[in-house]
Amino acid sequence: MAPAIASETKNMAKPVTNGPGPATLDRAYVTFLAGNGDYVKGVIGLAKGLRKVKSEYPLVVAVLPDVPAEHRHMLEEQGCIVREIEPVYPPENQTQFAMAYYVINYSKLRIWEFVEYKKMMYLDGDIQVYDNIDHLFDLPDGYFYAVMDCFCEKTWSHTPQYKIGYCQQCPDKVKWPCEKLGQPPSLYFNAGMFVFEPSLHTYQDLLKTLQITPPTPFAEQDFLNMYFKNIYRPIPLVYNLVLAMLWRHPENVELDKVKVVHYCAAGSKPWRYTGKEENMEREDIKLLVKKWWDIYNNESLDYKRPVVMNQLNVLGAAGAVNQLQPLIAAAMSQAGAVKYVTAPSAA
Ligand SMILES: O=c1ccn([C@@H]2O[C@H](COP(=O)(O)OP(=O)(O)O[C@H]3O[C@H](CO)[C@H](O)[C@H](O)[C@H]3O)[C@@H](O)[C@H]2O)c(=O)[nH]1
Ligand SMILES: O[C@H]1[C@H](O)[C@@H](O)[C@H](O)[C@@H](O)[C@H]1O
Ligand SMILES: [Mn+2]
Repeated sequence: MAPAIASETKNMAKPVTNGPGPATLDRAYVTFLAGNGDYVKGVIGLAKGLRKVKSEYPLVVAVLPDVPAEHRHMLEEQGCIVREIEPVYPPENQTQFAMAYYVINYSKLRIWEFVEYKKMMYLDGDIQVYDNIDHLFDLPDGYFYAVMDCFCEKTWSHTPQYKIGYCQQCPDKVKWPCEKLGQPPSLYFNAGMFVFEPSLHTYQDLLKTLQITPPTPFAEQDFLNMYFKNIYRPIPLVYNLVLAMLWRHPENVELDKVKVVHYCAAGSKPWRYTGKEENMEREDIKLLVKKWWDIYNNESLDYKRPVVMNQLNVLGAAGAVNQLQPLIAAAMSQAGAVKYVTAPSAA
């Protein structure tokens, strides 16, 4: 069955909002963390943001082996489920990635292996969620959902789109020159946020296909766009506001309706923000950076163990109970079924 199409936004899959239902164990958010740098702050911010909007599902963090134990511990303390993955490398060639570090992002392909979940929502570590988006898990199966990208920033300067001034966000402004270049390019998504179904078959095929696909400037984002071209369904940009939209296509953005902000523009990562780079002095950017910090610094959003854990402690006749705690806690936080209350100090 094809997903419903919203009449006001042609070509877009319309999310069904059924209201809060019982959380299921087979859904989760997933993000990706590499290295010992400061992206861990982004992931902690994201975990707290998901808690603030009362998301029903846990956050799995796929970590590369180079993420230090201390950072993994910080993530677990924030209620995340940490899963180590092996790096994935593309076949060698001379590609200039748009950003040199994009090469590690091919490792994201490992998340298709997380088949204990039927459906997952991937979010970059530089994303923040300002409204509940759990309803995206209810979109019909069998498709790949993500938000359309914008081609107007300098990172796109290697492409014909950029050179012509064509952007899929306003395809009528500068029309694609079909006579000269043939059909316009397929719709292209930003891979910082997407809804997908883990599958071992897809996982193996992704890795196999990667080995015969030369790397390109946007690394796994280009690859995923190519691989999922036929089942890609765009969703409204409120689910992944690529910041450049604010100055490139302001007519498409209603900032107060935006649910997910992607701090991907150069200089916009809140934990590195100085305000010096181009466009970073804008009032809307300053406000969005402040909103991110408000969540990151809000201690009331820190993870608290479910109250049952403390009751077990009180009952705690034996160390056996204590040994069981991490297992029960993991199951509980996966189920998302337990309300979080402040833990009284140890009984
Ligand atoms: O040192 C790093 C660098 C990146 N990351 C992780 O990798 C993600 C992707 O990196 P960026 O967010 O910096 O990349 P952009 O948003 O600029 O890039 C976009 O293009 C990339 C092409 O590789 C990816 O597709 C990415 O998901 C998409 O949003 C980060 O969010 C973070 O989760 C780290 O953990 N550590
Ligand atoms: O993946 C990239 C990245 O996020 C860039 O910062 C942005 O300019 C691009 O539009 C996007 O495709
Ligand atoms: Mn990003």
